[in-house]
Amino acid sequence: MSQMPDNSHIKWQDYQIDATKRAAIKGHQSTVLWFTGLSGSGKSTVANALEQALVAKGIHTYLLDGDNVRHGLCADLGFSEADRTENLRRVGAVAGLMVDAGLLVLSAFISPYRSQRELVKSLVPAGKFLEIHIATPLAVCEQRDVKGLYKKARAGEIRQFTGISDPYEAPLAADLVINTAESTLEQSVEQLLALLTHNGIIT
Ligand SMILES: Nc1ncnc2c1ncn2[C@@H]1O[C@H](COP(=O)(O)OS(=O)(=O)O)[C@@H](OP(=O)(O)O)[C@H]1O
Ligand SMILES: Nc1ncnc2c1ncn2[C@@H]1O[C@H](COP(=O)(O)OP(=O)(O)O)[C@@H](O)[C@H]1O
Repeated sequence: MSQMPDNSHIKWQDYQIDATKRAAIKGHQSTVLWFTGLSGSGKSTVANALEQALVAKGIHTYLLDGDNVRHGLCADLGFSEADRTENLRRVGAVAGLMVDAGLLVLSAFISPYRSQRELVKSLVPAGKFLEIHIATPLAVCEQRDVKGLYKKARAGEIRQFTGISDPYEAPLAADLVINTAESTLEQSVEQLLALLTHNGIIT
């Protein structure tokens, strides 16, 4: 990415309608639920099931997904550490806007480095970030090999593949840890709904 320009002369513009007023209309709080974990760990499957449960309760949601974002907003980025950081910086900025808009945002990105997840957290309004570690073991993810990518990574056809030839730094203090080799999808959704209720996001 080219160097950031000096935008220090640009000021923030204040508006009368804020996140609190939008939350009052919607009847629920906004937040980011940040799913992190290896490819095939179950981020998309769990987020998809949770979103359906939330929408059935009348919650306004949006699901940001790594594969999908990389077709548009981040189509110019690959999987080097710098490109992954830029991918997540853009997603973090978008998620922050969506939280301000009053949405309950579900985000499914590998986000392999702790520093990258800290960056995302810093881009979201304070207190509006819950980290969910989908901690399914690598051996299970590789056995599933949903997209055939692990086979390609082992064969050296995909470079810098997370868990095989690139690092994954597990969260040290996630708000919730789910191992989809041990929890059913229904149990995972129940745990997540309980977390959201406990944090006063939904009732
Ligand atoms: N080298 C390499 N490493 C990891 N993953 C790879 C790679 N190349 C392609 N893919 C596919 O891209 C999806 C991960 O994209 P993300 O945007 O979530 O990655 S990151 O957060 O920027 O690290 C990931 O999707 P999920 O399987 O849903 O996690 C893969 O399908
Ligand atoms: N208990 C479970 N919870 C979630 N996914 C599961 C579970 N058991 C098996 N799976 C399967 O694991 C795979 C996870 O893939 P996916 O959700 O695409 O992972 P990711 O988004 O992390 O790459 C899916 O094929 C899903 O059907």
